[in-house]
Amino acid sequence: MPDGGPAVEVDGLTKRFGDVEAVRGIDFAVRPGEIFGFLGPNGAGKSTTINMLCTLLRPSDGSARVAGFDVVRERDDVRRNIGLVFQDPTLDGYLSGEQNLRFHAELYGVPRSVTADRIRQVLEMVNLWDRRGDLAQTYSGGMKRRLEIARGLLHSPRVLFLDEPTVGLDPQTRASIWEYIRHLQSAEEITIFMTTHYMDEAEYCDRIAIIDSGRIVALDTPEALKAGVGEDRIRIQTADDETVIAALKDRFGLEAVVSEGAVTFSVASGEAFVPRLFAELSVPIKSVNVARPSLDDVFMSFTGTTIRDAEASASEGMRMAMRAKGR
Ligand SMILES: Nc1ncnc2c1ncn2[C@@H]1O[C@H](COP(=O)(O)OP(=O)(O)OP(=O)(O)O)[C@@H](O)[C@H]1O
Repeated sequence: MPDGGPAVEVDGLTKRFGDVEAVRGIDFAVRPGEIFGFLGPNGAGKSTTINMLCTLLRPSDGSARVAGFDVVRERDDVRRNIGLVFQDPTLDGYLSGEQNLRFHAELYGVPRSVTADRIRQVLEMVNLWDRRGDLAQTYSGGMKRRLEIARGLLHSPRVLFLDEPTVGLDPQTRASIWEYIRHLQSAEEITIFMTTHYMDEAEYCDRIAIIDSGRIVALDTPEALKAGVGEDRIRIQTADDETVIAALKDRFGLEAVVSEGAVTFSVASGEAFVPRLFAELSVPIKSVNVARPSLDDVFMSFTGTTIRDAEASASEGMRMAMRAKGR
């Protein structure tokens, strides 16, 4: 990677699968040493982007450089300089943790003279040194993911790609995986490019790009994105959502939607607004919640939906397509 150059540089990157334009001309650059997150609902184009950056998929258009190398013209150089941890585990269950790493070291041409030390180093980093002799199939879900992270680091990559590194893990294990990721950033001077659809995880990233339907709709630090929303979010559960939405529009000029079972809208100062609203409404209120902007609100302000609603409608669409196919 040229000194001071970006760790990942993407320019007009596009991927089409037949009629589906999964990634629609995206641009961004990741600085060396950054934890950069790609946040978006299922189907937004996150995996397709990561697969192009890792040279597993050829872009339809545009270009990308990883660790200074072009993902199409310099594939082998890119591959030597990246580590991968994907959603689906690819460990060999019949090998021990240590054997899995040894196998990978050979595959990546890690010099024999340093292999043993390096294996010890990465296994200690993810707290698996004591369990190195056990078969990988006897590891818990969190241990397997930690072993995969260790494996992804073995050949000292410049950029580590993590595709949904904590998906399917319990909150405690997710937190501990994150501890390792943050530790890595300082210990290995590595750039981390990760995808997630967990809002709380995106908060750990130095910067995040929000991707929706193949386009980057926002890119900044989590703090700056939240500050950009500015307004508080109010959620009200009522006996008659339609009347409340109409009242908000007529009397206060506010646009509200029903999201995740509550009438949801944004105002500049929530605490001051709620008493005024209550004085005006004749509809019974079951609950009210006022919250400072979160990444959820950022997502909503750029896409008009919450990430969970977007995923629910994506899976509903898929169910309908499956049903139609089955007919
Ligand atoms: N090999 C393929 N052939 C056809 N369409 C594809 C292919 N891979 C992905 N797509 C489509 O491209 C779009 C983006 O998919 P992608 O997997 O990149 O999304 P994602 O954001 O990573 O979601 P997830 O978190 O569910 O993996 C989707 O509409 C998907 O159906």
